[in-house]
Amino acid sequence: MQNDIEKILVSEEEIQKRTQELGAELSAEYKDKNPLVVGILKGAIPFLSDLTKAMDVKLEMDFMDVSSYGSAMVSSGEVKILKDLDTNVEGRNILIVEDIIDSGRTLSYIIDMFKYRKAKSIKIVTLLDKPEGRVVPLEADYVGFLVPNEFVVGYGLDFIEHYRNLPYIGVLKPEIYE
Ligand SMILES: O=P(O)(O)OC[C@H]1O[C@H](OP(=O)(O)OP(=O)(O)O)[C@H](O)[C@@H]1O
Ligand code: HPA
Repeated sequence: MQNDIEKILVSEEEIQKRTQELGAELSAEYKDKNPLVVGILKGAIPFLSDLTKAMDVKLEMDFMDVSSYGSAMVSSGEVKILKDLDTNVEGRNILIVEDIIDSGRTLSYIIDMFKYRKAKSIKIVTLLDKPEGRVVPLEADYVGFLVPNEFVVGYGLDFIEHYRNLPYIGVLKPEIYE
């Protein structure tokens, strides 16, 4: 699998260090607020796992699965809920955890839904932000790393369901797409 990687954009060490920093910031922000940490399946799983272990606060976790990517690399523009939360978000402090914000469509849809459901506060933490990919305006409250306008894999991010288990963020060799 590692043979398929052309270059590493964010190393395992960099991810781990930044995750500890974000965890400390979020611990201060959410002290005594009993946040509902919402992971967006499947990509957010590795980041959510490490990030919440770096947060020294009482919190709850729940997960949503939405799909917006019609083919492997092109956003379809349409967001569908595949699995909804089990938790009522009304009056809750919500922290959404994402692996990447690209077009912004996925989170924009989810945020509108949480506002409609009367969440008390909604914040976003994303491991990666790809600002050049934006189609709808959206900013995260906490960002791990900015990435260029390239398709990236690893640490949750997939290409046709593979490479999520890489411990770093990388770019695939061109022949993998052939
Ligand atoms: O800002 P956007 O252009 O909406 O892209 C970001 C979303 O796309 C990916 O999810 P995907 O739908 O591929 O599901 P996955 O996490 O299961 O791979 C990623 O995990 C984000 O949720
Ligand atoms: O660059 C990406 N890689 C993997 N999945 C994604 N979903 C949105 N952008 C990306």
